[in-house]
Amino acid sequence: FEGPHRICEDHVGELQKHFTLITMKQFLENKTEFSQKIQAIYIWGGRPVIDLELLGSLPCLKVIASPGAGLDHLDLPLIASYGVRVAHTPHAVSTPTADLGMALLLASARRVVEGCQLAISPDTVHFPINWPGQEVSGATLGIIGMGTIGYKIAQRAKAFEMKILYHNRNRRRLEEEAAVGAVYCARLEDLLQHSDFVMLAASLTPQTQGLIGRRELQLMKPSAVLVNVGRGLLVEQDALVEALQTGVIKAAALDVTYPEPLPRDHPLLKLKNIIVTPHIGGATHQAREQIMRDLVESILAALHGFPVPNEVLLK
Ligand SMILES: O=C(O)C(=O)CO
Repeated sequence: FEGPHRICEDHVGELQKHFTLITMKQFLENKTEFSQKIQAIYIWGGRPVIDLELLGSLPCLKVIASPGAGLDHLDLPLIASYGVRVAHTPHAVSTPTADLGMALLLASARRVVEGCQLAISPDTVHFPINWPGQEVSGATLGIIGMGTIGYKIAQRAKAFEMKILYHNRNRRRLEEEAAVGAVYCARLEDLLQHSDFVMLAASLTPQTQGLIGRRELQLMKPSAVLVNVGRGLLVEQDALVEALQTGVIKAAALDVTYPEPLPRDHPLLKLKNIIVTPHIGGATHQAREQIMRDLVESILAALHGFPVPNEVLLK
């Protein structure tokens, strides 16, 4: 793995119970010795980059363990061509990511971050009499990407009495739709035009990259809020900046951007109608522990030639 500076202490501890750990730095310093020994790679934050050179130098490599759900940092066909398996942990992060999606939605609707800044500012003398927040009950939430995370967001939104539309590659079963009161929009345009909140919970693929661009933003209501807990590249960021600056949409709340973090002088960070969090969708103690349990299980299974739990299979 990339090295202790990039990895939580508890991850190292849990991994050390089962495996001998070699950091990327140690590997690079002594390639000849370690290249014959490494059987698994643990990725954190997209590092180390798994490329031809690395794969070619590790003849004993059996599995790549990637915490979280997203796989956009991996060249899956390349990895498969080396006979190496990939395991991730989509279940461990789905609940906290759905929670964060709702947290961002509510924070944006009630302008929590702006309110907090005002409440703690040394310049504040009086609290505002009118604080123009928005209630989410009765509002329409459009969820783009109705996988496990999207569906959990729908369950939460139902509890907040929101109306739910969704757009997804595949339609969910009728019972699943009925359980959360979700209405399928085959056309993304329909969802965008009718939603008060648009939630991006899709994975990043060549098909979804830039899914929300200038045209899509213009289809949204001027009062609408865009929330993104998927990947930054789902949105054309320059178009989003322009839409937020010119009132094409009301606000955005983003857990993901590109790059991460944004350069400190990025125009998105200068806007008032934005909330940005540091990619913390899966960042809870519970998820961290579950991720490690899942990955240790997957790595051990791969090393012993057993079926690998949460294995990523090429479609
Ligand atoms: O699981 C993932 O891929 C995440 O990015 C969680 O935020």
